[in-house]
Amino acid sequence: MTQALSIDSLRFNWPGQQAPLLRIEALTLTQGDSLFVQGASGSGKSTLLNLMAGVLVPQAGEIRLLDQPISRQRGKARDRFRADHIGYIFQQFNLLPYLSVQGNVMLPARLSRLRRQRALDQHQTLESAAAHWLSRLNIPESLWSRPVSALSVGQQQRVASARALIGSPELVIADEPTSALDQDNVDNFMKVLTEQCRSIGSSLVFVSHDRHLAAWFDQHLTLDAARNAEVAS
Ligand SMILES: Nc1ncnc2c1ncn2[C@@H]1O[C@H](COP(=O)(O)OP(=O)(O)OP(=O)(O)O)[C@@H](O)[C@H]1O
Repeated sequence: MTQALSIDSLRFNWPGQQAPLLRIEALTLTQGDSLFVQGASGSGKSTLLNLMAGVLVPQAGEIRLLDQPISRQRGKARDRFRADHIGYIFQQFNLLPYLSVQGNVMLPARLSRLRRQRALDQHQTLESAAAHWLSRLNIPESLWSRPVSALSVGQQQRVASARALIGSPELVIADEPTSALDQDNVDNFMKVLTEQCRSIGSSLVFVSHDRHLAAWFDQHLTLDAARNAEVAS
């Protein structure tokens, strides 16, 4: 069976750090399963996501996505692989203010030929693919042509999720996406995001310092800067 993600003997430190910030001996995530990464501020959660996405390169060890060694790919090949296979939900959403809600959601399908083709195979046009995901994420149609700045924080978070899901990437990575939401919105958001990832067979890697969210996930990884990383379960 394809592994969405595997990590082997990973070591990473930022310049000037004596001991590795991250030390992960072994971790595998089967395609379709979900992983919750928790840890205190400064424990290396965002650093680990950047390693998984191939934005950072480890000093030692290997990270494989879909059985490809992203940690050893270089330049354009790595950028293309990331655009094709990873949907990323940023903590601050990173929506483009000069694009409409629908324009933001279509963006990954404009940047990746593979995701464009998958979206077109399923929905005929990119507009209807974006409409599909916006409906699934409970964004009313009256908002689809509005600028993203006209939306509430919770709505923007769901637009960012629709953008991550368009073109059905194999891996969705979410960096503290609930930190700006109140408790009711957190529960709704977790339900919708995990259901939608499951509906397209995507693996979800989700970072949060809120350990109450762990119950939504198949696997858990706890980062502890003092003792490096540990697989909790
Ligand atoms: N660009 C950088 N250059 C040098 N050191 C960095 C850099 N980014 C992060 N670090 C170091 O790595 C440590 C881990 O940072 P990281 O952002 O990965 O933690 P985090 O667990 O995501 O924290 P938070 O929950 O506060 O977002 C930080 O304490 C910092 O010292």
